[in-house]
Amino acid sequence: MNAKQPTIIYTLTDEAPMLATHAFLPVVRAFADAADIKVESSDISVANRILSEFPDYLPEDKRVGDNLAELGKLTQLPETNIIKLPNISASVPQLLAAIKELQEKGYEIPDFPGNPKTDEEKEIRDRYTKCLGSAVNPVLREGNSDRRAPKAVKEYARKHPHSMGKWSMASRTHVAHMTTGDFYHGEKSMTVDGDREVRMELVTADGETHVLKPKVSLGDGDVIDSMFMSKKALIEFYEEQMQDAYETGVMFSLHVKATMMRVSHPIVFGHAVRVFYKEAFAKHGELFDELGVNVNNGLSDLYSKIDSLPATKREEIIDDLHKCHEHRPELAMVDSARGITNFHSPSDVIVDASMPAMIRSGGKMYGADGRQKDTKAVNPESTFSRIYQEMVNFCKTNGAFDPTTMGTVPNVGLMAQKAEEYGSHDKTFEVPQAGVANIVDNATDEVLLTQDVEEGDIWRLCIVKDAPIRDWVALAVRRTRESGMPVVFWLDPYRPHENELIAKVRKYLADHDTDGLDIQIMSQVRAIRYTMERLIRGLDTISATGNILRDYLTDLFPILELGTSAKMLSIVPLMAGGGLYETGAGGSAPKHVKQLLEENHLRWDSLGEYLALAVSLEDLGTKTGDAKATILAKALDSATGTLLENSKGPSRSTGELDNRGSQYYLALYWARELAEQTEDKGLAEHFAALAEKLGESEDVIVKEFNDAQGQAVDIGGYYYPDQEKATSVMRPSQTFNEALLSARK
Ligand SMILES: NC(=O)C1=CN([C@@H]2O[C@H](COP(=O)(O)OP(=O)(O)OC[C@H]3O[C@@H](n4cnc5c(N)ncnc54)[C@H](OP(=O)(O)O)[C@@H]3O)[C@@H](O)[C@H]2O)C=CC1
Ligand SMILES: O=C(O)CCC(=O)C(=O)O
Ligand SMILES: [Mg+2]
Repeated sequence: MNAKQPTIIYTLTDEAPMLATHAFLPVVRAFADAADIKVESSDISVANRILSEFPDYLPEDKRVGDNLAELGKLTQLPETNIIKLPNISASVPQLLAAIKELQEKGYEIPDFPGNPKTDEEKEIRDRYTKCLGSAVNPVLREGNSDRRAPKAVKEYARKHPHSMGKWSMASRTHVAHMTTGDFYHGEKSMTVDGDREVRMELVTADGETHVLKPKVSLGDGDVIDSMFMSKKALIEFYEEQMQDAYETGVMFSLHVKATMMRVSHPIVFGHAVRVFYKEAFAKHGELFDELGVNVNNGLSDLYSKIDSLPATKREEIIDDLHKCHEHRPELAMVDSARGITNFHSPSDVIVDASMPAMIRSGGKMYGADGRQKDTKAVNPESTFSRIYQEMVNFCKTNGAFDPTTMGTVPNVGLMAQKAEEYGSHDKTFEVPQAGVANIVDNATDEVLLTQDVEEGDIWRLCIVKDAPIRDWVALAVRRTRESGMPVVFWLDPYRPHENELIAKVRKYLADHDTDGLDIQIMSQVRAIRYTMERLIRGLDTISATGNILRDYLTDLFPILELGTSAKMLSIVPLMAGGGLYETGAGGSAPKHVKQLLEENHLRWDSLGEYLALAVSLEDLGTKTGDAKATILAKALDSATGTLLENSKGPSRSTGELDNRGSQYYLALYWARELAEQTEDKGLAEHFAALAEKLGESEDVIVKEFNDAQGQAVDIGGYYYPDQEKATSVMRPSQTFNEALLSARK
């Protein structure tokens, strides 16, 4: 990076956001250029990350750099300014599809070894594992999280409320979670005194010691927890819940986060599928093992593996699977038209988005007949799922939240340096044999934490470092001071980990002037009740939470308040001084890509990106003293407000304004704001010309955008599209393209 020229690094990711960026980057460049701001791009798509793992399999001209690692290094520099769009946190089925596409494009990367046996296969598997699940965010999020609905966005939602399903007191929807044997119940935690190096080991009944993780470095003041989920308890829980749902005639849905919790939750997911179809597994289990079936990757894995069997055998299995449905509850559907259930793939239903969507729809999900129905929402881990039960009860009593009057719930999330469960993937194990699972000091052999575990239990070590906790408390104090809203730390004294955190929060709060601030600490259940009671009175409350609730709450409240979390401002003030500006809280919206490919309409709303870019420019201006950057930021903020006021966001329907048309309006309003400002004459003149050009061609440009819609398009791939094809699809208005080009210096 050229230190002299202010630079923004723009990430290129996957699916809908990646497509939107194809259209938006030329806009950003046209504006940044005038202020001498450099805009670099960095491809961190899952396809790019896969290719960067296998340079030795590729000829020189097909190799790509490890952009993510480069960006990870940059997060440690104070001048760093990154715009981060949502990316795929790949499940195994997504990874397999991406590998297949790359191989078909002539990239001779190896197959993914589902059941690695040789050392070579294990090594390949290890490399692919780096591309699985939440692999990007933990690397870039070297700071805590600040997510909120900006004022203009909130006001827009109040004036133009999205639809909300009705809640009935008679709704049968409820949340089911484990009441024993899950991570919450057996957790042990401690704050480490002094720097230590520990290992994770399992001492089995026969006295053998198996070192599962030889070395984990800990610093003074870090909080560690050893926790496990009992396989036996989980299976009993599923059996009970499936029977209950069947007997009471309520639909069954499973809500996990197999993408972000990429080691533990696929296992939790897989057990549900095996319990549901237990007779079929009892009958064909051996064959399934031979075929390498792994339903941790969804029922789709089973179906694709039995494909190679002779037709009679295959039909027998399918018949046996169908028979299981006769005494099992109806399953919530992901796509009822195509018969795709909640068990099809672990990345189809992701708890942070799926629970709020259900609550927004009056507690309903789609059944096999395409109708919306009440559901038993199964969230096995009780640690955090109780908040959803509280909200379900609240809605049953008070009715649906009203977006026109409800308050807002911004979040300050503890996230930095792979905090808590988020960073536990390389310290999570499916216990191979019953025994004692110990965290042991390598220097002294002192056992710090110990757990009795059984075969199949999921055991993990989580760490939250001291410095991020201190930074989190400081961020919460800053946000409550800036916003005038009370802040509640959602910490449960009965959970050992959070009890340690409570002590630290109290300690670090004392470092700040908290005079006149309303700061409270409450367990999750009390905190959500308190927050919701305020919410329906139109009052705002900041939630300060750990990493998992950061994820859950920043979809939950925005989806109710704004209709989507895409309209959130999402900032990560990096601890080293730089800034990571994310877009909203939502994901990469695969179904939006489907609509684009079939009908050439992209309904993805880039609003979160506009908000992120404004803060990124503002930060650049503050840090470099570049007044032009500050002017660009202010103008963009106002332009975003105008975009909302004029309702120029993308429509969901083909033939109407979509993402691309909406970007045009943003550019028009942004240019107009710059033309009208009086702080920098040169900028004003420069953008007056663009504003005029864009303004006088409004009808032509909008027509060019709308005319392009309505038929299928080809972008030359899903995970690794052809750049030229994608650009041409995403930039169909020649008039707009030429206007932007003419604005470049
Ligand atoms: N920060 C990150 O990098 C994140 C990445 N992900 C990844 O995204 C993928 C899909 O995740 P999933 O949980 O299904 O959730 P998504 O948020 O992608 O999709 C859920 C729905 O939210 C709505 N939505 C989300 N963003 C926008 C937007 N900008 N404009 C308009 N509508 C939007 C859409 O609903 P509708 O059209 O019905 O309104 C969308 O279909 C996964 O691969 C996951 O790993 C997920 C979360 C965060
Ligand atoms: O990293 C991920 O997999 C998803 C992150 C996410 O959902 C969020 O940060 O809101
Ligand atoms: Mg999320």
